[in-house]
Amino acid sequence: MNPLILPEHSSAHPTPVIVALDFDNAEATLQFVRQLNPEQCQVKIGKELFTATGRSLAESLIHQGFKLFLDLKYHDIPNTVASACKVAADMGVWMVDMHASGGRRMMEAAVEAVAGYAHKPLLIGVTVLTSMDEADAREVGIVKPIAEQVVDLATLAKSSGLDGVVCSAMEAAPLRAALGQEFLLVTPGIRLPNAQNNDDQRRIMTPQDALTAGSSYLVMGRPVTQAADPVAVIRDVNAVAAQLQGTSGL
Ligand SMILES: O=c1ccn([C@@H]2O[C@H](COP(=O)(O)O)[C@@H](O)[C@H]2O)c(=O)[nH]1
Repeated sequence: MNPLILPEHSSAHPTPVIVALDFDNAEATLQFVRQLNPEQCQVKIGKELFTATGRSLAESLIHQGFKLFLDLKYHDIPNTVASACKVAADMGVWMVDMHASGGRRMMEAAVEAVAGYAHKPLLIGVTVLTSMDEADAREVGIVKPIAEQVVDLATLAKSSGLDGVVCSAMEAAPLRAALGQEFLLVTPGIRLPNAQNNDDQRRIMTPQDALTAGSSYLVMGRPVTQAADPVAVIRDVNAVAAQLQGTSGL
C-alpha cells in the first residue's frame, strides 16, 4: 500500500464518504437513510432528489445531524449564484457547488455572499464532469486534455476564493501538487474494485486509489445505494481511510 501524505484538513473530517442520495422521493430516501450514521458518512442531495422534494427533505437530513452537500451545480450570472448560495447558507448546508466555468466574477460573488455566516458552507467548483472522456470534452469545445482543463479551472476556483473543487480522483495528484494540501478535492466517479461496470462514469478510481492520490472526499452513489449491504461498503471505505491515515479506526 502506498503511504498517504495526509492533508492538514483531514482530521476535521474523519470519514471521507459522501453518500449520493440519488432517489426520486422522500419516503425511499428516508427509509435508506435510516441505516446511516452521521458519524460515518456525509450525504448529498442532487438535482433528482431536490427537484422531487425541495428544501424540506434537505432540512430534515440536516436536523438528523447529517452534513449535507447540496449538489445543484449552480451555473448562472453572479447575482443569481450568489443569492442561491446565501439561501443554501441559511438552510445550514455544509457544502454547495457551482460550475467553475461560470467564471471568476460568479465565484467571487458566491464567496462574498456567504462570507458573513458563522457556519458558512464550503464552496466547491465543478471542473469537468467525471462522466466525460476526452472525446466528450472535445465535442463541447474543450481543446486541452481534460487533466489540464481541470487544473486550470481548479486554479481559477482557488484564486476566486473557493474551498475546493469537484474533479475525478484521476486528477487528484496533479491538483495536490499544483494547489497544496488544504484545497478540498471532492471526487465522484468512485467504483469498488469488484464493480461489474462503470455505469455512465468515465474517469473512475477505487476508494483506496482515490484516497492515496489525494482525494479529500469520495462521492459514492450507486456503489453504496445499490449495494446488498450499504453500511458495510461505507464501513469498509472508512477502514481503508483509517488505515491510510495510520489510525486504528473511525
Ligand atoms: O463530476 C461529477 C459531479 C457530480 N457527480 C455526482 O456524483 C454522484 C455519483 O454517483 P454514482 O452513482 O457513484 O456514479 C451523482 O450524484 C452525480 O450527480 C458526478 O458523478 N460527477
